[in-house]
Amino acid sequence: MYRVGLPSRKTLYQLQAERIRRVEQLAGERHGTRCTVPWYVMTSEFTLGPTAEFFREHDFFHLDPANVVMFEQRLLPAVTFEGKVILERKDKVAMAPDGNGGLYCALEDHKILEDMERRGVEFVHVYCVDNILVRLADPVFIGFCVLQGADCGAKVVEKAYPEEPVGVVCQVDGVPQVVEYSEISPDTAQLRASDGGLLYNAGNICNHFFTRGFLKAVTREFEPLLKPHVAVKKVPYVDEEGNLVKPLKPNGIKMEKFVFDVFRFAKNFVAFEVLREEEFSPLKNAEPADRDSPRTSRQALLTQHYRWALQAGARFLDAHGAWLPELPGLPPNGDPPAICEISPLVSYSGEGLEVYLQGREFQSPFILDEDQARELLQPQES
Ligand SMILES: CC(=O)N[C@H]1[C@@H](OP(=O)(O)O)O[C@H](CO)[C@@H](O)[C@@H]1O
Repeated sequence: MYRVGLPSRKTLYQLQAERIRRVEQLAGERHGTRCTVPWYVMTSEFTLGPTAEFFREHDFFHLDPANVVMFEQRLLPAVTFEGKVILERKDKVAMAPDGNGGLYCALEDHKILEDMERRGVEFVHVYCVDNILVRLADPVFIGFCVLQGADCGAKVVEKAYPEEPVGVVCQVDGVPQVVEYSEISPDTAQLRASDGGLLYNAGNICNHFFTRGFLKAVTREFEPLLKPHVAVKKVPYVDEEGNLVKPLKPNGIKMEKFVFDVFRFAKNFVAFEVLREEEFSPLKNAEPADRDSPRTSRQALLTQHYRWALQAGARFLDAHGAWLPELPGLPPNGDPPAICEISPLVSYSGEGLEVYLQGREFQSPFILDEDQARELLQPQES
């Protein structure tokens, strides 16, 4: 629901909804038939109401509401270091969502796999909502996993630096796993391979592939084997006089299951490496953080779109009519030389832009939405 300050003022959910619409359209064109990608949104008790309201207010971003299914994950009690429950009010135990691995109980609780079966869904793409560049239902990733006969897969990017807060996809005693950033020792995270790169460099971007059959086996058989991870947190509580206390230091433990802890049950697990600048820029911190903030995610998206536009043959002019830098001159971080935002309804991953942009000059800021795209297809006045 968050806006990162794009010229179009789109939220992360809107970008995601539009990517689904575009991928449905591309699939429809390819197969000559109407294609639907149902969207399942897992929320917690705290976020279900506001999320559903937000989608309704925005008319489900023109998706068919019947194809957007929201369901709630469970909560677990927060406990003190001694394992006692914490009271959030005199009459209420403090509870917290059960982590993204709560997915599997929630699938069972809300009969989501049965819903998928009814719709004929065989393959599932699971992702974290915070990544502005996420390619929902990415045909390349899904196609790769299907062709490999995988039951479970993960997209990875090369880890940027040893302390980066991403899990690493690896094998532990020959079994595929993710070792989370909160659980890897600093020494292990620093280890180098013979080529000088990080030994554990496959960064998890929380983009997973599962077959419905695998998810069924997980919900039936493996879920009870998932062990909760503990996170030490500040949990507000009522003291003996009944006053609400907001602790300054961590005073309790929240228990969370991790979505990737099912990888070890896969019969055929695959990892798929992608380019960070094309697919990963998570929003985790408020301004003015240096990393993973609204600013850095906005810059990642706009730099990507600037790159796509140049690759499609566009050129950009500054306010004085001078040409702005081309691809090799692009800085890796920071603002792109010109603002160019391309609607996901026009292009999902950079495809099909030449018809609009080839050999043309644009002034910043430039927004290529569906209206602008139609206009660019009109015959030019000479
Ligand atoms: C339990 C879980 O899925 N953790 C993921 C998830 O971390 P969070 O800090 O929970 O957002 O997203 C990261 C990528 O943004 C990924 O590297 C990490 O492994």
